[in-house]
Amino acid sequence: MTTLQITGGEVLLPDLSVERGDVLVDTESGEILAVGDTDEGDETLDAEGGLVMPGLVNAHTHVPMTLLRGVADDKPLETWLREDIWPVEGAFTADDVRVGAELAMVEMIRSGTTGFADMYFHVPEIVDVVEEAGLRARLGHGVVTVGKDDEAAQADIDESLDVAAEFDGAAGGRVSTAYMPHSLTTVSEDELHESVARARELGIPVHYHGNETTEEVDPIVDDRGERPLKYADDLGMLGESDFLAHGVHVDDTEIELLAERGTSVIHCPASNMKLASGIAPVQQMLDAGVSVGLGTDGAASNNDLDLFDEMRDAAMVGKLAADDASAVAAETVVEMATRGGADALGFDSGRLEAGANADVVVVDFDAPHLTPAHDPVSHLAYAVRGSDVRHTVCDGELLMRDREVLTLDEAAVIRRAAEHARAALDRAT
Ligand SMILES: CSC[C@H]1O[C@@H](n2cnc3c(O)ncnc32)[C@H](O)[C@@H]1O
Ligand SMILES: [Zn+2]
Repeated sequence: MTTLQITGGEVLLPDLSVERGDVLVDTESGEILAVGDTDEGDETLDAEGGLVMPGLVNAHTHVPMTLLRGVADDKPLETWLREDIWPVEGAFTADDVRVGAELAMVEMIRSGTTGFADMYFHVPEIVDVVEEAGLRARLGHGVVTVGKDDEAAQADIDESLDVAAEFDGAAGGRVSTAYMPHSLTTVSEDELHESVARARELGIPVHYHGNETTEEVDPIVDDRGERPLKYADDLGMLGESDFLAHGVHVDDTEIELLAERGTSVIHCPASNMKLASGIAPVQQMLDAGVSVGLGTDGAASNNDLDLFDEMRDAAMVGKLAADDASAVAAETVVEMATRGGADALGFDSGRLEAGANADVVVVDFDAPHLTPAHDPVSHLAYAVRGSDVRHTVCDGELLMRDREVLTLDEAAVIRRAAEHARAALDRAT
């Protein structure tokens, strides 16, 4: 056994209290061995002046969309997808996806994210990059069948299920998978019925965009005479391990259903604000017992992958939604970005505790915008930036030390990403 002792800092404990202490990690098994007063490690990682905390979990994103950052701003979802995003994505090669994923993973490692869920295509390339970057991920191929003939639609569904079966457990167990129909309106009822049953046979979760905009919700209500999540429930898409992104336009009956079924909602506040999709009733969902994680969505609707930003947005907009300054408090968003996301994705991480995965980051508190540090949890929610992260560890492996990314060549990734983004846009226009 080889051990790493993260030493000299303050530690964020699972109850969100903060104590001076160390974290001892088994770098081979990738587990936390002890927290607090630990034995010495074979190696040490300096956390002096910093806060040692669980790595953040970005529970809904589309990593290759980093190549589309800033491509089409200031538009609503439907127009944005149909006029701008889907035409360029149609011109993406497998190599573009790889390069966009590399850029996203560099950005996530540099801003303290150690785990994420991703819906996209060319998933084998994304698996490769996760393997190299050292992150933890639940990955899936996003299925869109609207506008496709039967053969193409079936091929898309088969690819999603095949990819999920093939890569579950890849990268030494850091990769897990899910079946990912894009949404309740971009895949037909018959297709969902048949494919969700196949996902259940494989024993994998289902992840989709749900109740994101009124443009998506209203036609379902008009055509079916029932709420979208009642429809999803009838299709077997509200299992305990399932998680849906957004949940903006959910009514009381749907919130109750989510809580009863144990399905998690991934709140994406920046994307919801930027696309003017609406404001999710996060405090209401939490009060009803719904599990909520946090996601950035893709970099084209955010426009970054910094979960500290997302925590701040979630707290701010959550108060507006509830008309209550005590709603979606600092502790709540820190919980959502760590334990909440990890639980939603089925990761044994999001908390610093012996036996949990050693997904750990050190945040530098020695900075003007973090002084004085009366309340570290307040700072995590409202004042810390991704660029304050000093070290990032995932599965016991050091991915970034003193802001140097060790698993990917940051300069080369940035250069390649700029080239691929330009070429993809040129091909699409
Ligand atoms: C078929 S892979 C996933 C697909 O989702 C698109 N996408 C990105 N952001 C959103 C969003 O907020 N709502 C719905 N769909 C979104 C992405 O461009 C890919 O095509
Ligand atoms: Zn999305």
